Amino acid sequence: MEKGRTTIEVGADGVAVITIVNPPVNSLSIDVLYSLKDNYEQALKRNDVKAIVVTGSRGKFSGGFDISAFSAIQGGKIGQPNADFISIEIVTNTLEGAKKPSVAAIDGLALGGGLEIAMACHARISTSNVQLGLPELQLGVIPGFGGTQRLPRLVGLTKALEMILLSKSIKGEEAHSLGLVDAIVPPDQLVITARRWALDIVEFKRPWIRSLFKTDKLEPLGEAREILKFARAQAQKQAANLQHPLVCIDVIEEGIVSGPLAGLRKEASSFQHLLTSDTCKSLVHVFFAQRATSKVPGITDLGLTPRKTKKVAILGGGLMGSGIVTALIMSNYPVILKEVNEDFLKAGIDRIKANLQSRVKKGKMSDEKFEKTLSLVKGVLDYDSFRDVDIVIEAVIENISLKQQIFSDLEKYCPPHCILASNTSTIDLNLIGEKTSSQDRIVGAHFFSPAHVMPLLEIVRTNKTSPQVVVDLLDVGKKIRKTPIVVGNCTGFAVNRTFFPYTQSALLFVDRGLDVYKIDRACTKFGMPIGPFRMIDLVGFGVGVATGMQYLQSFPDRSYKSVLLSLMLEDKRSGEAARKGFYKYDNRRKATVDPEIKTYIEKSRKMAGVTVDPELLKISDKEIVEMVFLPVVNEACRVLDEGIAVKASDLDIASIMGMGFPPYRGGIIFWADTLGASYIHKRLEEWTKRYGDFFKPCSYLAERAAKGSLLSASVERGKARL
Ligand SMILES: C[C@H](O)CC(=O)SCCNC(=O)CCNC(=O)[C@H](O)C(C)(C)COP(=O)(O)OP(=O)(O)OC[C@H]1O[C@@H](n2cnc3c(N)ncnc32)[C@H](O)[C@@H]1OP(=O)(O)O
Repeated sequence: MEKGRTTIEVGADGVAVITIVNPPVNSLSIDVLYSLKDNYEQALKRNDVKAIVVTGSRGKFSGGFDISAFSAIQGGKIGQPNADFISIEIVTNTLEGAKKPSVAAIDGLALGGGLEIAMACHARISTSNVQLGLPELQLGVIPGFGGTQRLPRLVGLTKALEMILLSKSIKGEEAHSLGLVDAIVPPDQLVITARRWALDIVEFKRPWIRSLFKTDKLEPLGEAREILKFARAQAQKQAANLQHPLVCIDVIEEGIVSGPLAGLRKEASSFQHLLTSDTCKSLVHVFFAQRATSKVPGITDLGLTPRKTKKVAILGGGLMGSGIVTALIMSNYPVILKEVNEDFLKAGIDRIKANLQSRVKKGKMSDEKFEKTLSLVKGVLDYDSFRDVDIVIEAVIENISLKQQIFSDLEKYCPPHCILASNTSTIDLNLIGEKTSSQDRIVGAHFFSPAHVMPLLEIVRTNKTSPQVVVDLLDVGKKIRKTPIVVGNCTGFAVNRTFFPYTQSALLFVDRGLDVYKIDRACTKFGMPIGPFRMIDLVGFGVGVATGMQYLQSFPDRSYKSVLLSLMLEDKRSGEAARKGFYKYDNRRKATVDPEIKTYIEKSRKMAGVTVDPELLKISDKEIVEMVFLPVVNEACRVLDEGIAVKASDLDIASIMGMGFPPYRGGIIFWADTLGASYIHKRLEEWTKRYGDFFKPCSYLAERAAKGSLLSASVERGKARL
């Protein structure tokens, strides 16, 4: 079946308008690209055509090459596209090299291949609200239709590197000031202006520019080499495990040193090569997994429309509560913040102010917007103004009886349609709502700290929560720019529960003789932003001990009873806030190793009644990573088996957005599948024999290991809890 096309319409003015039609974002499938070529050839042949305008249907130029074709190529379902042919034959020879001029009329977005086609045109007209960029590196590839050559020639090397290496898109005004677009016009003037512009080129009233051969914006060779050298160092510093940013810099350099045609050839072959790399496979998986989180079987397929949320109330202005308020007001929701006394209320509002001020300082918010945003919060000490709220999110301390009291109060003071949400990170929602008769509107809205920055929102539904409530929260989540995952109810829900073995396993191996700092280093080398011990320092030992107790109660068979944290806590080594935990911290919170922790470790080891395992002193970083992450995979399998998470890809996204798991490894389950269920099972069995039941593989893992099937393959529905 044909996947997208282009249309051609020739006007009385002699301009052929070629329109890309492939909803929803007019992506460039192979069919679209060939149809573009055909229509171009037709326009070039026809005597009634003097010039060409290229545009996209329904207000979008193009979202770039069809990413679903990436997966199809990687899965061997379709052959590799001939990048050389598309980039050189179609984009360069047919479009840019044409004997008739082309103008791109850009509205909405021109990303990746979309912008590359626009750059091959001889001028570009856009609206002010467009999004222009080359985000290919986010997918593990490089621009493949000439972007590495044309963008530096249009905007200069420094800006082009920033846009490509950081996948940063720009808006119309900036693009205009950089010279990437030639004029900005209102949407209703777009095609008309582009037509006129194209005819002006024919009539020599405007220049006929081939971007590929422009040189005026390029820095002189010596300077260009210095800029590229700096870019290489930065790319390596930012993600030492990634090759494709370096390949991209090499390709850009080739064009500058050996000329744009050599650059195009190197670009095409590198693109083709990277397309089947593990990094690209992982990142393409993440792209689709992220979009799949809001498709929840049995909820979003019921045809429900989200109800309008006009007002939200937050209970508790602590770190989490103030972060949630910040996230909501930044997306223009009016919010009531309730606290128990004036002092706490002031502290909460001050935190919100500080959150917003940090945006002002970074130039991301104007002073005027700051005032306007802050005015959306109203601080209160009672429930009087809760009569017309649509959603309440409770964010008080993790105390069951306090939360139960709050939920009974909420039932009295809020309107009957109001959603009653809790931001608890561990407590069973059925317990929280036990003293109410509103179970159908009780739901978890679990944000991650800092709530106004972290992109993940875990929406927890019990077996009584109504689908409408989930649909409403999904809508609010999207509006405040979070990626929501909908999960079932249990201790720790999906994200914290999946990851509790991460620190537990690290603590177990420290008792057995592995070095704290070696574990952290192995994890950061693997791609985690911080290792488990640095993470405990950041979260604070108090929270670490309390949540450890909860897991011990809920999952006694597989919780490791380390006393190390309690021992250190007794000596007020409570983490980064106290400037002393597993690391020492200076005034600027820079962490350094601390040999003093040895004493606590020896004591902990003694109390655990275990001895140092000499084998552990010789192991590689790769093995360390497996030792801390395979127990996480094991728990993730239980979470899937019990239906707490609906699909494996949700856990991939949760691990990336909630825990900092490297996206270029595709997420926890995707990564596990690259190792294979049977290998994971074998390793866990070995460690069970050596170190105990903490590592015991669950039945889900055992079954898949025996069958040789993927851990990500879907669970039989009968078993799932959701
Ligand atoms: C050779 C070339 O150099 C290589 C390339 O061009 S690689 C591609 C480069 N382009 C990109 O990376 C852009 C990727 N897309 C995006 O960033 C965003 O989707 C967007 C900004 C275009 C739109 O965002 P938004 O409005 O929030 O909608 P979003 O939900 O993301 O996407 C809408 C739908 O379009 C699909 N889509 C978006 N871009 C796509 C693409 N390039 N190919 C195929 N499908 C795409 C999404 O999967 C989604 O499908 P669904 O509704 O079935 O889930």
